[in-house]
Amino acid sequence: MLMRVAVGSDIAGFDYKEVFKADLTSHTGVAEVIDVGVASDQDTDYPHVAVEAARLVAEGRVDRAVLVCGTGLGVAIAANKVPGVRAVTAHDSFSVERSVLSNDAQVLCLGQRVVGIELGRRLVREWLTYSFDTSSPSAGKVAALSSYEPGAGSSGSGASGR
Ligand SMILES: O=C[C@H](O)[C@H](O)COP(=O)(O)O
Repeated sequence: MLMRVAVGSDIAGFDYKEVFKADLTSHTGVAEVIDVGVASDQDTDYPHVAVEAARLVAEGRVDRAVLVCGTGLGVAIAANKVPGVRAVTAHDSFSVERSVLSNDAQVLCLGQRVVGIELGRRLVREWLTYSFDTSSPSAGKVAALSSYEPGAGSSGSGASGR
């Protein structure tokens, strides 16, 4: 399935965001890339950009988002404020893989001040190859996670594993 991907950053992540956007735009598995900013002359703080991208994910406008700030931490914290969104910061291959296969995370966050650009590009490339298996043993755990969302009508599944 072709993916629709949002990209966003603050000014500290702008350079990487532009590189990831170019890579995603030319990727055969990606149908559409939506850039929520910032522009090169725009100094919007990371929470606003991250929430805008996360809302696109929550609304089903895109399948996934890549967010960049200095560390990849602030954008993840902000994106996770949006109900239904699971955002992670991951700077290694295994964590990127598990963020999708274990956590069904739709948002990958990277820090421009943390990793080199070639590692970042590789991680984004790898991330695109994974899809969550709803029949895997991880599915119940992700469902339990979702049961703690505000308005999910539960204070947790309280089921197995506790
Ligand atoms: O998590 C926050 C980001 O790294 C951001 O780009 C920089 O934030 P700061 O200027 O507050 O350190």
